[in-house]
Amino acid sequence: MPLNIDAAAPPPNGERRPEPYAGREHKRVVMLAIFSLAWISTVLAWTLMALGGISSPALRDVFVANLVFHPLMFAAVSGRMLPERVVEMMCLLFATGICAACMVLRLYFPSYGGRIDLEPLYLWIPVIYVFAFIVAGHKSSLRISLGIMALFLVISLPYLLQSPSPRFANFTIQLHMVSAVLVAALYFFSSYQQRLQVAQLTMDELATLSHTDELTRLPNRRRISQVVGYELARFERYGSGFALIMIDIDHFKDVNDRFGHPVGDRALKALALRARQALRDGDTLGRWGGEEFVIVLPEAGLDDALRKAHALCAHVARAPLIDDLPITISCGVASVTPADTAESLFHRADAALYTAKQHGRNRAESAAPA
Ligand SMILES: Nc1nc2c(ncn2[C@@H]2O[C@H](COP(=O)(O)OP(=O)(O)OP(=O)(O)O)[C@@H](O)[C@H]2O)c(=O)[nH]1
Repeated sequence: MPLNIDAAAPPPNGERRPEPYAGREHKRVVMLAIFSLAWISTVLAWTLMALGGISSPALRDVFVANLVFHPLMFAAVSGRMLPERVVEMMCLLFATGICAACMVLRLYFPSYGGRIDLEPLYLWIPVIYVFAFIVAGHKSSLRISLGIMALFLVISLPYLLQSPSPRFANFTIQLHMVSAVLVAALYFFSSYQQRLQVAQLTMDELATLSHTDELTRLPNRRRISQVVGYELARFERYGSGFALIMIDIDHFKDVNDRFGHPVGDRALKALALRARQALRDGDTLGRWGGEEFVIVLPEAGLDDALRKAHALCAHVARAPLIDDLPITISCGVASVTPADTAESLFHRADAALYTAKQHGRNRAESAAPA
């Protein structure tokens, strides 16, 4: 079978996996920075207003609420007292509460604003919807946003029904309309993004499936071919050699004939596990097809690989793979030379495997370099 060689594909064992908690730690740091900044800007704003001799009971209440809330959240995040999700929801609730309170004060108790008009605080309302879509899931964020919109509508409705100032009534109505359009836009954007994520996941799954052997979950023939292509490219460029071990289970037909295919399948899975245990992290073990396996050993010479193959034969033969079934393997070893293509390398490993079978099985043989 022609080899599917993709020299650009990195070997599965050489990939750097992302640190599982790195993203969460980064998020925590960002949250702590935001709470600190929010607290500092509140103190600054209050100081500037005090220096300017501006007093507003409503703003003072907002400042006090901010001065208490942000350190509390800072402590909760830094001490890991609450899950981040709960903290995010509390922030959303807090922002909504502040905006709702300002709306009530502006509409029904305008004098409480003092010399400050609370109207600009309305500008924070769209931010709440954006925040809801950032912190909540696609569907819940729509429900939360609709709930917040309904709350603001209920607050402003009595005001709009009493013949209010036309300018401010117009402003309030426009605000609700902009909110509705913003929520719709955010919803469509997040559903589009979600569809993209699902498509990406499906593509990732398909890529994994196309490189994985269904029975043993090992890299399949296609993946092994890619890895060998990658190692050949490395050998050509940097001169870093590698070796192959081809493995074949001895008399596997007898196992199937005597105990049935399901037992044969279990033996294949057990062999995959046992062989994997005997390898280094950088080595790639894959199923080449049927009862044949291949190991790619980066940076290994012929002698190293042959030693490894002998050890592997002994490791498999030491104890039954499944039940009381004694199973042995034979190995053929070849290491890369400058004259090699993937085909010639596999061919030599296969020839060495044939020799091992000829010499009585449960053994390893190496092929002379090309
Ligand atoms: N259970 C099971 N058997 C498989 C699978 N793939 C291949 N086989 C069997 O593996 C056996 C291979 O037999 P042969 O090629 O004759 O070799 P062997 O009996 O192992 O003999 P030697 O290789 O000469 O030691 C056949 O019986 C195949 O049916 C599989 O996925 N599951």
